[in-house]
Amino acid sequence: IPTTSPGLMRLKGGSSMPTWSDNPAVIKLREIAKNPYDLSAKDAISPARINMMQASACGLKLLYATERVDEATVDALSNLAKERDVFGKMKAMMDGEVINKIESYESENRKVLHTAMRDVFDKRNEAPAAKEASDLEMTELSKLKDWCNKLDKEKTFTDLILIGIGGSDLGPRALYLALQGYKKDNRRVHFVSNVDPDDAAMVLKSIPDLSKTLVLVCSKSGGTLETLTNEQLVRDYFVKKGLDPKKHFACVTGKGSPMDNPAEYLISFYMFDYIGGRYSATSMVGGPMLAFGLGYQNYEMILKGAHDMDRNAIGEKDVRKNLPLLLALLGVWNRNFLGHQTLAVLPYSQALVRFTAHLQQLDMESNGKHIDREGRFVDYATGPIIWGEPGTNGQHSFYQLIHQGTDVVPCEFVGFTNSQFGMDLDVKGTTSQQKLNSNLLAQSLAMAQGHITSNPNKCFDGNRPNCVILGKKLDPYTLGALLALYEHKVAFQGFLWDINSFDQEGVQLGKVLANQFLDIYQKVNKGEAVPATDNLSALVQQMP
Ligand SMILES: O=P(O)(O)OC[C@H]1O[C@](O)(CO)[C@@H](O)[C@@H]1O
Repeated sequence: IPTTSPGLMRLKGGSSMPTWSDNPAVIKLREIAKNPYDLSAKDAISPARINMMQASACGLKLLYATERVDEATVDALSNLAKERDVFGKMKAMMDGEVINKIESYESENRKVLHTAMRDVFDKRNEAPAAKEASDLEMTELSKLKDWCNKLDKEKTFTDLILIGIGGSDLGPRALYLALQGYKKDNRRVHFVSNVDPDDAAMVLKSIPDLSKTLVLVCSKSGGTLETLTNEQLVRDYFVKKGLDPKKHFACVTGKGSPMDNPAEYLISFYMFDYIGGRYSATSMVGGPMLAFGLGYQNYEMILKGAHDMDRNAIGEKDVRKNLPLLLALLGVWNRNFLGHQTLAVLPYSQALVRFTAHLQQLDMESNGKHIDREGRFVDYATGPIIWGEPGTNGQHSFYQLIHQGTDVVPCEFVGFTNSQFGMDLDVKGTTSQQKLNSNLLAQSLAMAQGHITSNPNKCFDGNRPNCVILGKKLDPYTLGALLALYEHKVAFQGFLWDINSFDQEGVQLGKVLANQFLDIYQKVNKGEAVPATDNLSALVQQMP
């Protein structure tokens, strides 16, 4: 990682944060990391340890006896959280201070208020942390509720196509797929995100009755190439089928964006500049689609679960009881002190099939950063590579490497006592759900304790850190809590690393170059000559 760059001049001296290496807790943790807790030692994982190393909030339990930590490690991590002022920074975020910025450099300069989108439950005994933002969201929520009532009464629409990409697709799609057990009868939601024309084509071909189909175009900026292109493609398809897009198209966008043109849409919902795309699932980006497919009450329960987890994140100062902070600190321990580069998130729930994909954006777009909040290149590791697939399918695919590969992959397992549909059968004395959960627990323990034999081919070193997140059932409330757990884990890690987790400059260069390639394609389409001497034209000409 570069620590200096000619392109990066510090304009302002003096940092409010000690450098990472000067933090007493970092020094202490480096010392502990020379000889970390050995999970593979005899009796290293005991019932007492399992009972002690766990925390619960909002119906979720975090078991971390299988992480390479002892109480002294957790104490040192707790000190790190204090020294890096994570609660001060979380409060600043929830109160609506401008924290999405890089000091003295051009940056987004915005508040970060996704928590205000669900701070709508307390009957105003306790004022919401950012009242203005919560009040604006209340207006959108009541508009949404009225719209849902109207749709329920009129029964005109059975299908909805959501067009969006990145945060305007991944989070909402992951939540919708996660709650299929709560879907409204005779309602279906479809998703078009990729600018690959086959994505839209396949969805359009699968729609049973286009005349009963809503299209919800979702873009905060109202200017994303993929979304605008797909909107046009789908509009064109409606027209070709003799349908008036104005009677079918609705939108979610930022106030004042190029898409904020109510005359073009049946209805327009709004999100705000202080809602980052990857944090927007509980704003109107998720709202209309989820309320259409699952019902407004279920959408409200998602918000409630997320809000309760927000309370745990800001209100619980004991790290051993604060789920997001504990998960964040365990991640930092694995990343910065044990040196692990990736993190696998492995849900033992088919419903969470796209949840890890959402977490990839949430975590990697937030914390894949190489400068701190004052513009200095960091000399410590930041966000890990996130990946994963649901178990047990993953077990029959990549778990070989997780158990015996030369890289250690910390894992976070997620599982539930009960299935969503309850359609289960006792085969050979156990249900399928119990078989699923036996596998989850077995993988966690196998990774941690390993198994040594005289045959090296059958040896498991163990000592592979992991933790387990458990809930009773994946219902709307629990899913909201799980979503917010990860949102705050990512934010806390950003606060610990003192980076800005809320911008995404790293995606810009590719977009600029893609537009330059499009100019070349335009010339080719018009039959104009393209220069043979530049890299871009040379690459375009490589397309078979
Ligand atoms: O909602 P929009 O403005 O279309 O943006 C979509 C996505 O594009 C990104 O800016 C990244 O390219 C994401 O952060 C965002 O979620």
